Amino acid sequence: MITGERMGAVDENAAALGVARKQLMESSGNAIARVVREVADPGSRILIVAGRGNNGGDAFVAARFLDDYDTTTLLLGREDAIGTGIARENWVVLGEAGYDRREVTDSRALELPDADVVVDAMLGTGISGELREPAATAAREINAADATVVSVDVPSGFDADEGESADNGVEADHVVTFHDEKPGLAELSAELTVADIGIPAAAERVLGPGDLALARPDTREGRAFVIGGGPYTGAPALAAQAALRSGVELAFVAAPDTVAGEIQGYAEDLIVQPYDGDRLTPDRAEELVETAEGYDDVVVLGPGLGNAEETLEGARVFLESYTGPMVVDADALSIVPDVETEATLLCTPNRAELAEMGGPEVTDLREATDEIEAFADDLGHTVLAKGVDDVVSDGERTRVARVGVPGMAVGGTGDLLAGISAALLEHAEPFEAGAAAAYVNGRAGEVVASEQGDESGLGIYASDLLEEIPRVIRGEAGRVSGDD
Ligand SMILES: NC(=O)C1=CN([C@@H]2O[C@H](COP(=O)(O)OP(=O)(O)OC[C@H]3O[C@@H](n4cnc5c(N)ncnc54)[C@H](O)[C@@H]3O)[C@@H](O)[C@H]2O)[C@@H](O)CC1
Ligand SMILES: [K+]
Repeated sequence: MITGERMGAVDENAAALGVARKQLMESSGNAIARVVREVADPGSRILIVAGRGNNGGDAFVAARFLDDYDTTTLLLGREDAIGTGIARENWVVLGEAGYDRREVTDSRALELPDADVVVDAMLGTGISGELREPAATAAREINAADATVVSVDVPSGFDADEGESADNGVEADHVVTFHDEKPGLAELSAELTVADIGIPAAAERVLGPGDLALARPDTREGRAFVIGGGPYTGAPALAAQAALRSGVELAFVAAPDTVAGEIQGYAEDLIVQPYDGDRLTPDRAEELVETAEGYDDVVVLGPGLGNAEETLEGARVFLESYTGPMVVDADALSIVPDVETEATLLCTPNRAELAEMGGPEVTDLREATDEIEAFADDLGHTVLAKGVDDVVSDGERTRVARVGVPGMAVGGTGDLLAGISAALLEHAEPFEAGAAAAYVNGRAGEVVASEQGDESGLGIYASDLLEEIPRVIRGEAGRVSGDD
């Protein structure tokens, strides 16, 4: 089962892996033609009614696979109104190669030629609202015609995510959908074919630019609240700066007053909020919950906190009473398995922390994806396990990041990941945010390594990555992971 939004992401990942959208369109058109052959007697009349998007483009391809029938292709609109380059190219081919193709430019004059089979390719997943003209008139005529109706991807007017049809939508006898079943299609009485169009499994499983698109911030928004520092000072500073570079408006660091000045000294862009003492304690944690809840912050709990008993007790107090979204990292992770929390957690353990939490003990996370999925399921929270290859799972879905360079084993890259994750949690659920953050962090490492002239990145600093994060998030440094 796949939603329209996720389908777009998988499609983008496939393109980054080298399977261009036009190739997928060719497979889709082929699949449509196969179903038409199943329902059409030899020599029968086939009418393709196409819209101006890629749904129509799929059907232009189908026309080429149906030359042995009496096939006519109608475009609802003019050639120059076709919305995408690949659909237009496939329309132009039909003209160049002498197929029977016609533009319908006046819906009042729309009269469908008689046909035995109608291919409904007016609207696919790009639909919004009731059908507008000329599609509305065409749908009425298709529904009134005495022909078998084969719909491309979805019946035109049908919202396959919600399972709802526009009042004036097409009534299909057959639906040929692509790659995977869509949530709403089961509601229909039409016969359903799910066609494999050659999207590589890695486009679903391995993180790519499509996964980033599902969590990409479109506005600068939100506040990150990093609770960290005490024995260490660099970690909270890196996490908070990474959150700022990933789109939050403000990044706060709540830290013991013994180290607050030092943390502020690293970066004037951070708002450091000192509290009394030299480490986090349960009393302080209670106050911090109030602050975080009051401002709807996304919290990062853990960077540089250390593992003093009092501090871990403070982390427990925080987790027990905070109810918002948060990233849990570093020493605070050890508390998560035995705490009841209403907070929405994204846990970011390294391999050692994962094992300590009760997860699998492995050197190669990629070989433990099933165990990590089962562990996330038991834990009841999303887990982003970081290693050479990162693995993210919410207990039902699991993806692998194959971006990054060996030099990212340097200290601090995990703190960046926590900060990026926090910023993306402003825009997406933990699974999508964690997946996108792993991709962004790895890509930033690749870009820095390449700029420094050493592809393995053996001399990079975690802080070198900060400046690259915005460009990676915007997608200007896009490259799918796993294409090597
Ligand atoms: N991975 C993918 O996403 C793939 C998608 N493919 C095809 O691409 C389709 C989606 O293509 P597009 O995004 O171009 O969108 P569509 O082809 O579904 O429709 C877009 C067009 O419909 C118009 N429109 C929107 N709402 C309307 C309404 N209520 N009344 C009348 N016109 C309306 C828009 O202005 C636009 O011109 C899929 O359904 C599928 O058939 C395939 O080529 C295979 C791969
Ligand atoms: K359709």
